[in-house]
Amino acid sequence: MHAEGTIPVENARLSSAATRDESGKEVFIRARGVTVRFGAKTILENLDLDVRRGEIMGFVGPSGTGKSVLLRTILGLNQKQAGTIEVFGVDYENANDRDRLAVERRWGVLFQHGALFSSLTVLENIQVPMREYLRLSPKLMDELARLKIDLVGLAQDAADKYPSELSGGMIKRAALARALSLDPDIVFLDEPTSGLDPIGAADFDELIMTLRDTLGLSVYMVTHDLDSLFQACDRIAVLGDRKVLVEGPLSTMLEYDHPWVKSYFHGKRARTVVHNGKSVVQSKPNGAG
Ligand SMILES: Nc1ncnc2c1ncn2[C@@H]1O[C@H](COP(=O)(O)OP(=O)(O)OP(=O)(O)O)[C@@H](O)[C@H]1O
Repeated sequence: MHAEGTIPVENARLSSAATRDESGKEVFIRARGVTVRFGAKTILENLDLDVRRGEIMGFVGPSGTGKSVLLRTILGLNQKQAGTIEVFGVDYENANDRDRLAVERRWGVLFQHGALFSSLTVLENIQVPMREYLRLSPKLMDELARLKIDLVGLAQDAADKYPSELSGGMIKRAALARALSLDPDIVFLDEPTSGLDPIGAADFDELIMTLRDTLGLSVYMVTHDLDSLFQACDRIAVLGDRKVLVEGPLSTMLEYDHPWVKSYFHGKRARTVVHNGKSVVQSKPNGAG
């Protein structure tokens, strides 16, 4: 679905083949043995992770366990001290300019709090990645940005508004529209529903699921939101003890015997959920585990 003629084809293609798991599924992100330290403090140690094409993967864990650090390390914004991270089969940190560009064209990022440019309108914010990576006429950029506004369920009159004129939910949607600006294969979302009321958060989850289903979008979502984990995520990874403690579908989380995982997924806020429209899981009340 990439707009034709927007970037020289040779610059948009990766030189390496796609990575696949044992079952043949394409793996968009593969981390092996990743260690990240800040000074004497080790945040992540020998961490392994796979995120596959077309799945919504949720990342959860106690505050300060390194969820944002892992996200930033995958994006090349933090240095790691050991290990490898492949994105679309490319070792992004050590890749040549052409492969880095090709990777950047295929991912979109929604940072916590939206992080829109306050001096730009919604339309101009959505066009920032287009200006950076593509060569398009102003008219075509306007048309594409307006398509993204539709895609995320914003009214067209939001196009000319500044972030200060938007509600929290509209800011999240505008930031998502910007993350989708280049028609990415994967979006990284850092706490996308934080600060939204429950209805706004549920609507946002619904939107993410629709994008996965209609565009085949993969989603890497850091969240504390139980509803998002229960309703939107195909798989969940729990970060703890400097690594991925456990990963799998919600049913795996509910069965996993670890104090934090038990208290989180069976705690006071856990409830009867319908996961992915496929199964009904009855969680035990009041931390009964
Ligand atoms: N640039 C940095 N320099 C030094 N320490 C850092 C840096 N970035 C993060 N840290 C530390 O790494 C640890 C993990 O932080 P991180 O923000 O990844 O946690 P988190 O799991 O996302 O937490 P939360 O759920 O509260 O958002 C924290 O102790 C934080 O202080």
